[in-house]
Amino acid sequence: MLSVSAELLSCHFRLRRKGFDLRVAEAIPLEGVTAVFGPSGSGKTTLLRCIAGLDVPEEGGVRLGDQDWVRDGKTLVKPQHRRVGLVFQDGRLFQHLSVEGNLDYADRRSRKDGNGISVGDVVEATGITPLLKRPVEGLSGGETRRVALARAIVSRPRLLLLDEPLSGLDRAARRELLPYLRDLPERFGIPALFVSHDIEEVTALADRVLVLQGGNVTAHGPIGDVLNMLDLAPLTDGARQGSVVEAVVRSHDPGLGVTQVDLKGQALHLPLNESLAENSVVRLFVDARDVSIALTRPTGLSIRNILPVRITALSPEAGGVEIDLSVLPGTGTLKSRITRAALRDLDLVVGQEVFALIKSVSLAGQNN
Ligand SMILES: Nc1ncnc2c1ncn2[C@@H]1O[C@H](COP(=O)(O)OP(=O)(O)OP(=O)(O)O)[C@@H](O)[C@H]1O
Repeated sequence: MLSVSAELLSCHFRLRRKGFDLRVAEAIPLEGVTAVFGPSGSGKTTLLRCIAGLDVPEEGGVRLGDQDWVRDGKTLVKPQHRRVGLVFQDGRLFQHLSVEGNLDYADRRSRKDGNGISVGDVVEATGITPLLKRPVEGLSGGETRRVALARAIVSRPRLLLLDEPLSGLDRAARRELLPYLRDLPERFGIPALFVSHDIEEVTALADRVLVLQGGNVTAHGPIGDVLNMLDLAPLTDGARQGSVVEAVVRSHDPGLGVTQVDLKGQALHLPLNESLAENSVVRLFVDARDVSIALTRPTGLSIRNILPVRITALSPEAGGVEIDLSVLPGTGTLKSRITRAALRDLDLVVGQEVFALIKSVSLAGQNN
C-alpha cells in the first residue's frame, strides 16, 4: 500500500517532434515502482528522457517535490544534478573499466550524497560479487543488466529510471533478473519508473501504471485498478487480454503439486511454488482466453479452478465476446473471452450467475 506522503514527480509539459506530440499532465507519487506502459512509439522513452533531462519539453515543466527541474521550457536543474539513476536497455557501462571500476566511479561521484547506501550492500543484493574483477566486456546480457542496476543504485539516486530493463534478454535471463528489479527499489528505498510494453512484466513489477497512447496519458493509477479497467488489446497488439488479481498464499501440497491461494474467499490452485511464503500476497495474471463459462458447476473435469461469478458486462469484439465477471461473493473481477457461437449457445445475459472455469493462472512474470 502506498502512503499518502510520497514525494510527487510532477510532469506537466508538451514536447513536439515531427509527427509526434507528447502531452503529459500528471503528478506521479514517487514510492514503489511505477510502470510507463504503452505500445511502440507512444512516447514512453521520451517521457523518461524528459524526466532525466536528456530531452527538454518546449512548454511546461518537470518538478520533483518542491524543486523545479524545468519551468516554462527552461532547464533549471541540469541532468547531472537531478540525481536520477538511469538504466538503458543496453546497460551502457564503461567498457574500459572492470565491473568494480564501474561501481567505484559511481560511488566516488555520489558519496557526498550519503543516504546510507553502501557499495557492499548493493553488490550483495544484486548478486554480482563473483563478477567484480571481470572486465565489462564478455558479461552476459543478464549480468550486464545487474551490473548496470548496481551502478545506478550506487550513484545514490532519488529516483531510478529503467528503460525496458528486460528487453532483449532470453526467457531464462528475464526470469533471473525479474526478482532483482522487483526487490531492489524497495530494499534500497529508491522509487523507480520503468518503461515496458510487456503486460506480464508490468503486472509482475509495478505498483502503479501510467499508460501512454499516441503521446497522451490514457490512464494512471494503482496497477489493479488500471489494468482491470483497460482494454489491453490495442496496447498489446491484441495479444493479451486479461485481469490482474491479488491473492493470499494459503498452503503448498507437494503431493498434488499445487499451491493453494485465496482469491476473495475462493480457493485457487497454482502449479506448486514453495518459494511463496504462506500468507504473503501474490499478484496473478489470468488471461481472458483461459477463462471459460459454464451455466452449472461442472464435475469430472481436469480443471480445478472453478469459481462462482456474476456477469457484469458483455462486449462483442472483433474476434469474439469479452465478458467481465465479478467473483462471488467478493469483489474480485475476471475477464473471459469466448466465441460468439458460445455466447449464443449459452444465452448469457448481464447479471446472470455462472461459473468461471480457469484453465491456467500464472504468477505474474513467471510466463516471460
Ligand atoms: N531523436 C528523435 N528524433 C525524432 N523523433 C524521435 C526521436 N526519438 C524518438 N522519436 C519519435 O518520437 C516518438 C516517440 O518515441 P519513443 O521512443 O518515446 O516511443 P516509445 O513508446 O518509447 O517506443 P518503443 O516502445 O518503440 O521504444 C516516435 O514517433 C519516435 O519515432
